[in-house]
Amino acid sequence: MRPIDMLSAYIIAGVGSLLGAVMMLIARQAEPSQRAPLNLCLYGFVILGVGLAHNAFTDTTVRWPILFGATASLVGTALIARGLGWMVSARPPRFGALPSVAVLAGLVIAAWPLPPRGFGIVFHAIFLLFAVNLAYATRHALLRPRSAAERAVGVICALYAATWAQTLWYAIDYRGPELRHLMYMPEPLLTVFAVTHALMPLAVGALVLNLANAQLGARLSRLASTDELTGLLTRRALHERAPQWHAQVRARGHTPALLLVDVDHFKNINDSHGHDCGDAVLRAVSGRMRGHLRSDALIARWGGEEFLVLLDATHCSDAAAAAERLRAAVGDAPFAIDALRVPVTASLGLAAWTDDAQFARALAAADAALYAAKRGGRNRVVIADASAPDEALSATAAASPETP
Ligand SMILES: Nc1nc2c(ncn2[C@@H]2O[C@H](COP(=O)(O)OP(=O)(O)OP(=O)(O)O)[C@@H](O)[C@H]2O)c(=O)[nH]1
Repeated sequence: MRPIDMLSAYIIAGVGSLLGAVMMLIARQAEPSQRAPLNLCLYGFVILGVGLAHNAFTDTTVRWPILFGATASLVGTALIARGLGWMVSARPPRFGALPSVAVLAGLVIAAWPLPPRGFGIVFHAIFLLFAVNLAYATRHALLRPRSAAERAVGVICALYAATWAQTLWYAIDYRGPELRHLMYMPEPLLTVFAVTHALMPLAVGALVLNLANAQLGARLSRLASTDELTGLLTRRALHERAPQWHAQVRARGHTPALLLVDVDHFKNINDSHGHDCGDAVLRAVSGRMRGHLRSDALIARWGGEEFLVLLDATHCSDAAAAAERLRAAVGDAPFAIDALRVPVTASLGLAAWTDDAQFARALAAADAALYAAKRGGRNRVVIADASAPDEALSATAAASPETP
């Protein structure tokens, strides 16, 4: 097999970098909310690619082309490391890219008049610094990978840093007069250098795509499971979580209960004060209910002004007490909406959900109980009779006069 030369190494790495830039464009389309960090990576890959291509086709016996190529590669790597770190930590970097570029420029100017060895040491030390920075930004891929592919990315980024440690070592060891000999290294190290530098942009690109994909998935699932107006679970999310929640409550030996809460005469609030006020009331009712429920309760917006609560009760009477607390929380004090004080009450239907498979049956029982609460005068809790959930409903808990 023919050994790889420095020119090929730079060409391979340059092409890899430009492919990395293309991957950033794809990721930007897939997850527009990550535009800012992806842009940093994109500019980084383009600048790195330009630096590497320049290195491939330039005369490396004079200082300024080396300086240009190396500086471009450094700035590129710095931007990629920052963009990647931003995506991994979901926080913008503490300092913008500008201070890094300023520090780099200062170091480059300081290195300019040095003899080849000193010049090489400064440059390769800076490269090593940024390569370690990049490896640090991808450390989770190496230390806590979620897949073999992610581990491969971590290994490649660690190898990338190792190759700069290697070239720094060459620079420290170098005694000759020519700059271009600084990067000379024997086979097979040169092949490892070339392949690692070609793979780094692709590996980082794949990792960023993966991160963008995971963040998009998490955002979609948050959107699908959260009601936009109240921030409570959606009906669909509650359906999905209910079986596991039920199994956990049963495993604790407790009684799972279903509570339907419906705001009374909500149409009147909309008609009297406007739809925006109605929305504000729904938000405030949700907030009050959330504040009066234990954290292990699940609460969803079930319909327009209807909510479903899943209660973990040690006993049926606990569920009834919790339901009464909720009724009082909503109905005992009017809601302050802008300059208005809006009195609100709610009717509640409670049913035990004992049988593992019978969510629909328990829901029907709670619904029937809620209907009875409405019929009975509203602002009250009605408990479905466990012995005959479809028909008979037991006595109600506290009731106060119906709101007008
Ligand atoms: N502001 C606002 N109103 C909503 C929303 N969703 C549903 N509604 C309104 O809620 C009202 C529900 O009215 P009804 O079903 O007649 O119930 P109600 O007036 O509460 O009467 P009872 O339930 O019998 O006490 C309708 O006017 C809907 O337009 C919402 O997201 N925001």
